[in-house]
Amino acid sequence: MGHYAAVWDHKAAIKITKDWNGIDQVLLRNPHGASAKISLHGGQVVSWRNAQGEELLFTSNKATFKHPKSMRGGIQICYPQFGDCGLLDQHGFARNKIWVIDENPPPFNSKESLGKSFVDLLLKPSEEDLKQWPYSFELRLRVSLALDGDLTLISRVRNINGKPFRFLFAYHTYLAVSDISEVRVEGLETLDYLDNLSKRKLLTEQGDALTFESEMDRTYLRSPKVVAVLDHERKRTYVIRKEGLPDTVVWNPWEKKSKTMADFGDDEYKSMICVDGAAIERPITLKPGKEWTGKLVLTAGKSSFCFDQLEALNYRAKDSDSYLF
Ligand SMILES: O=P(O)(O)OC[C@H]1O[C@H](O)[C@H](O)[C@@H](O)[C@@H]1O
Repeated sequence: MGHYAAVWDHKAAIKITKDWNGIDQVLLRNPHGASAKISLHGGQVVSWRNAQGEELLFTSNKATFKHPKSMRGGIQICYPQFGDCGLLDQHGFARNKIWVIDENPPPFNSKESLGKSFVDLLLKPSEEDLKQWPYSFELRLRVSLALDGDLTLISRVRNINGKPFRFLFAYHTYLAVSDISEVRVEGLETLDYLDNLSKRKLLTEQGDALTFESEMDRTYLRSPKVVAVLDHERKRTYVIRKEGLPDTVVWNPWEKKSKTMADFGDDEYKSMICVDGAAIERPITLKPGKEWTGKLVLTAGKSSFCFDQLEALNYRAKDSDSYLF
């Protein structure tokens, strides 16, 4: 425990292990027993546990851990495309690539790493990738675990290309829940959304919190910085905070679609919900030499959370770019 004391030595709090394919994965720990595991395959967070050792992210029992296919669950990085709106494979190539660890990460803003164990992963296009998507970039993902167990993901995309390029981005986040019928998502009331089940038709959410009784696949537009997922049965609330990511995708495949997915159990739709901080409706345009940042902070706590608290968090986050991080 000594190395957690006065000055946080982030290198001492991380450990590199291998997955089934011999690909490195990084284990982050905090002194209270919380942990997170990030795979170099896809830069995917494959596990996030609280101090009690409970897994907070969903992973399918039928997930395949076979490179280059991404694993069903955790937090996937969707870049530079989301879904099938583009010429690339579904959700872009970042989730299928092998990333590398940056052994000497830049300091950035001290709030990002102070008191946290963190790792920086990098993705740069290979010659082969450039044939598919001819824009040179560097994608840096910093994943950090705070003393209170919060998990933060910060992605920076830098244009090292001679001309501007456009991209979409999402943190495709599979949260573990006890029973989807007992889950409520708060913060998306009255927003416009694209219904991905009806050719991205533009619709408007009603006044009530979101509940689930059938397949859902929606992109909520210009959503607030803070959204909450309440799991009544487990008495747990996830708070999702985001910056630089205007949209929120909510997905549950429900029964019929689950049966069509080879790497997903028939009943597993009951124990997951995807709520993704994303930039989808308006592609990000990045000029040469410029950098874009998209941040996500996940908190998992006891269900004492109420709508007024969410309102207050959003009110405070509204005019401040640095409030959340
Ligand atoms: O099966 P995948 O390619 O991982 O995609 C899983 C899901 O991701 C997102 O939630 C999309 O909105 C859905 O349309 C898609 O079905």
